[in-house]
Amino acid sequence: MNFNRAVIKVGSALIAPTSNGCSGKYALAIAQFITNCQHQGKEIILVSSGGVAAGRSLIHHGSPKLSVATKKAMASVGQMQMMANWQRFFDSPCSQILITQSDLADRERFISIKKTIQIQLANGILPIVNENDTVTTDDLTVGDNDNLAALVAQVCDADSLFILSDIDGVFTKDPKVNNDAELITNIEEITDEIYAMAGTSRNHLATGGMKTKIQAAEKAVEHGINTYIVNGTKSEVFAALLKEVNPGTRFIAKHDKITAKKHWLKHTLKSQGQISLDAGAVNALLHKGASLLPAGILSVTDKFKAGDTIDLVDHHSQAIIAKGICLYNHHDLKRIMGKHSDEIDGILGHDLGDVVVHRDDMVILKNDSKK
Ligand SMILES: Nc1ncnc2c1ncn2[C@@H]1O[C@H](COP(=O)(O)OP(=O)(O)O)[C@@H](O)[C@H]1O
Ligand SMILES: N[C@@H](CCC(=O)OP(=O)(O)O)C(=O)O
Repeated sequence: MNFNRAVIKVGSALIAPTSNGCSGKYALAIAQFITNCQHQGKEIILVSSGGVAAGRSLIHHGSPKLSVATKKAMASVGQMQMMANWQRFFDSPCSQILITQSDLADRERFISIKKTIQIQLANGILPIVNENDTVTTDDLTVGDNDNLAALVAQVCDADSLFILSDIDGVFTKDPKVNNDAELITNIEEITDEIYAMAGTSRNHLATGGMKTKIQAAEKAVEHGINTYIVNGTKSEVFAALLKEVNPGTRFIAKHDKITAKKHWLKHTLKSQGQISLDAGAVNALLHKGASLLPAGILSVTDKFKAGDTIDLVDHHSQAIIAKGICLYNHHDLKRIMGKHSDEIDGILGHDLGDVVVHRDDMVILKNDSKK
């Protein structure tokens, strides 16, 4: 499994194996794996659970069954312990990113998160993401880090998602209570039968068990992201991953990443506005595979937000030549259209980057669609 940018999700049992405070028992080998990947030029984003488990001993609680409010209080204090636990295994800096699934559903926040992670990766920083449990309004069992990791993999255009747990992969039934359970090494289609095999967790500080991992895999493979569920308690698993050997369960991506994203752009997202382009920009997009810069924009119609999908129109023929995700809102775009990218900061007082629509976020429609 050749990968260049991966999201690695680490479950609570690996951070706090005794369910009470953080430990380096498994985190050390995981950190070494991440460092090895980085040395090979691979980019890694870590999604780490463990806040609740790490903070458990610091919040007074009665019965083993914890209320949601108590879990949130534990998550918030445990987050500090969990981050400190990770940082001690890395010479390079780690960043803390606390988000909710609803943040990722909001286009402007989506773009903001994407940019933050992009810049951090370019600076050799390891982004460490966890759900912002304090502000979630759903039960903690709803906001789970498996599904969050699949969304994070989409935000940062990862090609692979590794879900590290305390189990070798997906079994035909829960192996912790069924001796005859068998490991499934490859899953090409996520069917109802696969979901029926996936049970819940026996760890009361974890969320979702195998079911949320299958949900995450389903989301990821649809977006062209190869997904693996592997055992993070075994150091030989990391050696296998580096040798491109599957040590657990592999879910094969449906299409390659770019095709999946462009399919999604073309067929799923509704355009919220239009931008008219000069001949130079049209040529660059159609024949050079370029991203759209502000200099080639002649006019901006309609109101749209940063992160909305827009049509790109050839001013001369009035044909819609492409569709893409616009990184600026209509108001800012009107102010920078026709300008050189160097002027953006001076005009807006902030700079979201040179590019208005990145080529990876654009699908060319081959002049087949009239305005
Ligand atoms: N079909 C299955 N295959 C593997 N594990 C399963 C299955 N059904 C239920 N499980 C349980 O899911 C657990 C992993 O989920 P969970 O405890 O939520 O992990 P994490 O904290 O890593 O997210 C395993 O320890 C296992 O008991
Ligand atoms: N945000 C929670 C994560 C809950 C969760 O998804 O746990 P897990 O099933 O172990 O990945 C925490 O930090 O404890």
